[in-house]
Amino acid sequence: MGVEVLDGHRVVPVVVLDDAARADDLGAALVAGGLPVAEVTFRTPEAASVLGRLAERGDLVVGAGTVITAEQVDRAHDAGARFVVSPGLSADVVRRCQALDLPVFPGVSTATEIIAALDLGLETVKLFPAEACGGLPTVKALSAAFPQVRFMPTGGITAASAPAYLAHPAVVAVGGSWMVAPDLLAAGDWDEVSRRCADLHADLHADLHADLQGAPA
Ligand SMILES: O=C[C@H](O)COP(=O)(O)O
Ligand SMILES: CC(=O)C(=O)O
Repeated sequence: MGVEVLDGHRVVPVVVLDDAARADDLGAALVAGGLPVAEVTFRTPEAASVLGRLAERGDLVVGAGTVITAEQVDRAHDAGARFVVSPGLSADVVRRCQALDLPVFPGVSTATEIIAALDLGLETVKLFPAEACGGLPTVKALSAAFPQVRFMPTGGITAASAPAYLAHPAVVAVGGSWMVAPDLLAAGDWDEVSRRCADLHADLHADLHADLQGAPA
């Protein structure tokens, strides 16, 4: 299984949370906002516990982010991760995920890294850090050379820029933290988390509607 693990959701909230006691509130807010997906980054000591608490709810697709070692893959898998994301491409990480049948989306930002990902049997990669490495023009240039590759751009994407990325046929999803911004999590502003998730649906719907209106009959 690859990107289908996301259950059709095209925006992946990238979560940095250092308090597992808040995981349940966060999960409820994402579900209430209609975006029941979370990439829990392994950037805090509590990451595996946060992931486990979200996964055990059973109403979200939960994966692990910032996974840079095979040992972290094992911890993520044990905690219930259904996918793994990494800021870069580590053959060790990819192979451990493949051994566990865990979809893995490693970060790439160059053609050389895409070739390495293809060599490992992957066809969906993250583009990271998306905005800093050129944004949508970089997606267009890389996908022209690699039409078989699908991208999940992450890094610097906002509610305003997400729809343009998602309109590109090579983009299967985008990742971002704007709806789970650290200040919202620190303040426990779960209503605002839900509102940003729900707004995103409205924006994408409006964008699609505008495309359809403009499309030739
Ligand atoms: O490292 C950051 C994550 O990839 C999410 O990026 P972002 O905070 O720019 O949305
Ligand atoms: C940047 C990101 O998504 C990661 O650290 O895996």
